[in-house]
Amino acid sequence: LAEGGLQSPGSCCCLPCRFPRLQVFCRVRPLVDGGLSEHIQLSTNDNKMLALAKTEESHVGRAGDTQKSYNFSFDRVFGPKASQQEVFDEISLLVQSALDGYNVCCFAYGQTGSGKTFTMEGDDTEETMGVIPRAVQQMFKTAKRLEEQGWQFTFTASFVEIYNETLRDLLYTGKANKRPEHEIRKLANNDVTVTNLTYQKVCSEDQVLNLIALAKQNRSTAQTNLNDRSSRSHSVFQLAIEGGNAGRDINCKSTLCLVDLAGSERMLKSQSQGERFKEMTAINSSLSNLGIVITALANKENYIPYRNSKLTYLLQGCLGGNSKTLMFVNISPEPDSFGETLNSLRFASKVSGFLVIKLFVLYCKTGGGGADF
Ligand SMILES: Nc1ncnc2c1ncn2[C@@H]1O[C@H](COP(=O)(O)OP(=O)(O)OP(=O)(O)O)[C@@H](O)[C@H]1O
Repeated sequence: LAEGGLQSPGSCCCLPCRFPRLQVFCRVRPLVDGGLSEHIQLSTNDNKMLALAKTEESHVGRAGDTQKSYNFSFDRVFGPKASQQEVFDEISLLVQSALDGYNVCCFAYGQTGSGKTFTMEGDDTEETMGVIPRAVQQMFKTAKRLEEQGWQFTFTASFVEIYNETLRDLLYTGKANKRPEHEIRKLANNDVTVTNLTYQKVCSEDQVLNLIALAKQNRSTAQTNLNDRSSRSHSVFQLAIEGGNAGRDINCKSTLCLVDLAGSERMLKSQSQGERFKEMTAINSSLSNLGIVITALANKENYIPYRNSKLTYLLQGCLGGNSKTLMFVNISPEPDSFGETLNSLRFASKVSGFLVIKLFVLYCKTGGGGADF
């Protein structure tokens, strides 16, 4: 599209080589006073590198202290000063490829309070709005432009929360005591659908912004002082796109999927007990299954365990086959988050590492050129 022409699904000549199937971006949240802790070191001339440094105390006095540094490399690293616009600029072409018929999935992964919701939803102003409203804005703008070339698009939005492996419709407007239950179903044509879920046809940016506000409200009513539920649930916004160009006899169908994952902190730190233990078990299991699914897809394994968690089952259509995936790993800069930050960066590197290995194998197989992932 950037080159000015829409292609039928999968036939675009420029996008597949420009975007690998999986990209990982790291975003560092600013400290409350706006700065950055010393233990997170960003390179001034390489926006793909980040190091986490720690001084390990010596048992024989301060003179023997050692600096331990953990180096990471991602497709892009955003420092604490990166604006919402700068972040979106880096993913806008990927988002746009959903109009080309590619399924696109974008996750925010990280510990509670690391900036996942800020990245995905953001705040209400033009400057602070996040990936979801910006993506939708771009979709409608581009679809409008393409109307001049004979394209007609329909958009259908849904917004679902997964809490303790149970689905909840975030666009529900009925009585609280009449909330229906939901099941994920795979249809004969391989589409994944959710029973009793609100699928809302949308044709303007404002309509979607209203749905996002409704989802926020639905989420906060389920939350009590004792239960900061949004941190412990995944929220999945999906925009199903159907496009057609009667003059050229082309149709395409795809889904843009934007996911704010539950906080990734480990079980030990939160000293979980009772309900909290159940929540943490569900989160850890679905996040690790997400890693397993992404890895299995990158390795082109025959069996992909989508059904091991509600999250991957729901996202099945957006993760496999003709799809492009981007993961944000959001990290907190506070020194006491060091352990969780290291953990998040290791998870993200592991996920992206398989891509690097695969690219290297392809590179070797093709004699060092022409590998198109
Ligand atoms: N890049 C940023 N610039 C300015 N403020 C930010 C940024 N990232 C996050 N914040 C602020 O930090 C706080 C925590 O961020 P946020 O709620 O997005 O975290 P989270 O990872 O979604 O947490 P949870 O898992 O609880 O949902 C919020 O007040 C948010 O506005």
